[in-house]
Amino acid sequence: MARKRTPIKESNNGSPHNKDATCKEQERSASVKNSSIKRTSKLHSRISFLSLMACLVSIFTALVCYVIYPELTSLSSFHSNSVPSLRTMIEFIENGHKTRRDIEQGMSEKKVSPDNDIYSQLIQSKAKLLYGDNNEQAQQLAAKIMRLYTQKESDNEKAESLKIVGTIEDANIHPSIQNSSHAGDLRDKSDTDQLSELPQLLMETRTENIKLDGIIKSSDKNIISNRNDEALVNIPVDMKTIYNDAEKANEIIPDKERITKSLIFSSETERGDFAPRKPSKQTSGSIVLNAENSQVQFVFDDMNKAEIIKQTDTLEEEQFEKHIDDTKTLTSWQAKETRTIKLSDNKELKNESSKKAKVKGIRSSLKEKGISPDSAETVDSNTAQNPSAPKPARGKSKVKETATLKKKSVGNPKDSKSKKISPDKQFSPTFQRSFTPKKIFYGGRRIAPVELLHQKPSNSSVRVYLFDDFLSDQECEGLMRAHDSHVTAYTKPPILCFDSVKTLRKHIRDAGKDINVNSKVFTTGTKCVNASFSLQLQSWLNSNWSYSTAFYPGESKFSTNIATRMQNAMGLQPENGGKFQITSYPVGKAYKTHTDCTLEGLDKRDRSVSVLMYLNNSEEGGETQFPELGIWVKPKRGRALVWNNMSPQGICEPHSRHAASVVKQGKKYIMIRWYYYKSFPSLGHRPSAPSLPARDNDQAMVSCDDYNNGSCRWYDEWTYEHLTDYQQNKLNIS
Ligand SMILES: O=C(O)CCC(=O)C(=O)O
Ligand SMILES: [Fe+2]
Repeated sequence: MARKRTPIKESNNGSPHNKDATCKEQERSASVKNSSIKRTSKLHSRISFLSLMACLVSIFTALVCYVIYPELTSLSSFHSNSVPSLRTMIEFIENGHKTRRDIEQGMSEKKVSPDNDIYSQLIQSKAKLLYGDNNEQAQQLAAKIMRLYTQKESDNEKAESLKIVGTIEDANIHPSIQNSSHAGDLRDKSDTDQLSELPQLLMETRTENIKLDGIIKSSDKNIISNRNDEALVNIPVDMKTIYNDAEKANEIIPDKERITKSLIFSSETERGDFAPRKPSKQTSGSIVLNAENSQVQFVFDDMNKAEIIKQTDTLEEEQFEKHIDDTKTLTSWQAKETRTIKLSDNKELKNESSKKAKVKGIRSSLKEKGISPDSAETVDSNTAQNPSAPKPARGKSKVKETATLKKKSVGNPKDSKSKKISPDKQFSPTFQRSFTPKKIFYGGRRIAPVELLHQKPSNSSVRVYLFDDFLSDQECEGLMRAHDSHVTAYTKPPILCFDSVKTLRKHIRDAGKDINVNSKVFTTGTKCVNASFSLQLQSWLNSNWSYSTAFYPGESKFSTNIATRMQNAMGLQPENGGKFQITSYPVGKAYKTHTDCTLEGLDKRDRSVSVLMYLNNSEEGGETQFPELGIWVKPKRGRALVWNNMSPQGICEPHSRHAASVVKQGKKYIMIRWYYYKSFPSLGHRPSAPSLPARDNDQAMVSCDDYNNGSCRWYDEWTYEHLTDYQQNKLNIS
């Protein structure tokens, strides 16, 4: 039996009518199927579109939240219908640190350009978030924030430029310094800002070395307290009683602030003249200016004397910080002031005992080495009679030299018995191998170091640091005036001196002159040309030199004060410091690239560290440049620049080369002090005096260094600084 076919096949083979109906049916069901598929897929695509959108929206929201959230939280605090107060706005902006920092970070990495106006976009979005679109208040707010931001932006630019310049305002270091790591210093800056908000008054009370002209009568004094030989008195400020010159007094009286300033000014005038040159008989004491109630307070050591000097010590940091928060009146400050003075006395006592301890330490160390410090004769005879006796090891120079010094003192049996050895003989050398910058508080100012990073790769040990406000405005003024008065006192044409005939020839060639010179133009035995030739040269050289005058350590209270400041802020030992040299550069003058130490020089008395202090701002030019380090510094009044010229091993570093660029406008004034690697008296002998030509008292000399590595400089003195016997050095007894 044949197998039954499948119905479809059968129907396919059936009548046409039947065939059509089946097809239609089939089509209908297919179309139903299709449309349902289409609907499903449409639904699917809608769903996926929606979920994609939701996804995008949530990503966007997340992003917006990430960027804006910190602000949102702070914004909510002033979400109201009115435009927030300026203060709230500032707080709001301050709270937006994260965003700002991110943007700034982006900017410094050059991912975001300020041209993109990213801030303005950010601000608009903040405003919209607060008030929605098309809202007048939103626009007002945006405008307000924008204004603040612009303001902030300029601060920011300043901060950026601070980074560029090594962080301190307008100290121009090579622009490539941008990414230097001075964020900390910048942050510190806000403390300084805080400081500047302290009442002016407070600053002024920290003034030191104030001298009055002695017109105040003791009968005028209103004694507040009298303790032992000290008296605290209040004196109403009447400048006429302080100044001889009533006219000047009137000129400076007008307001309280100026009173305090004028007082300082007057002291500076005195100081600038370097009192020791005109020995004074003043009594020491202290002075506190209190402009609040227009009174000047004095703490007299001796009630009968009218002239007062106050020696201010560096204020302890702790006290200072405490003081910043202190809202109390000056009276409490005065109390602290007095305490500080007392503390400093104690400090000295402490130093004394630490010195004793040090001596004790050296003595026991000598003992350990088999050297008896008390019977130095043994040391002496041992080494003298037995040349093969062990010598103290190298590198223990301190021990060795102490032993030698003890040995010397044995010559006098009296000395060894009483153990009273004269300071000169006890002196042992000190070395200034490097320097240690440190933040200090002085004269109401916070003086903080900022390292200027090398902008060119070098493996040199040279470090350069800046301290702004190291000198007060008044100090700078006084120093400049004193310098000018010394320069103008030298009325005779200077005698010109050259390091060699070669240098002289080069200067003549530079002047466009064609004359042949030989050693005969020099005054016999000296490096100076004779007076008539000096005169001729002066006009040829067109006085192309800077002017230097000097004062010496121990010469005045001011020199001691400044040396102490350097010791505290830079770790520079006073006994290694030389003279204080004030230099002025008229327009057009410069100083060629040079090192302060002698390259290839082996003399350890060389200049190890230089401290350059700018006494005025530069109008144009006059920057100090370190070409090999890519650093250049703009002169700014009160700013100190410190760097080492020698390595800690005492080798003169070529990378310390520096120059003073041409002064283009205004006059440049600096004060410089060099610290020597090894203090002088330790040598036991002095270098022989240079031969000097005969000269008049008011005749200066111009000294021209090696032509390629130096320039000419005018000096009002003819000695060499190391020929000066520093009292300071003698005092350095270990
Ligand atoms: O004036 C300056 O900037 C640099 C001065 C200097 O280097 C110097 O006197 O040795
Ligand atoms: Fe120099």
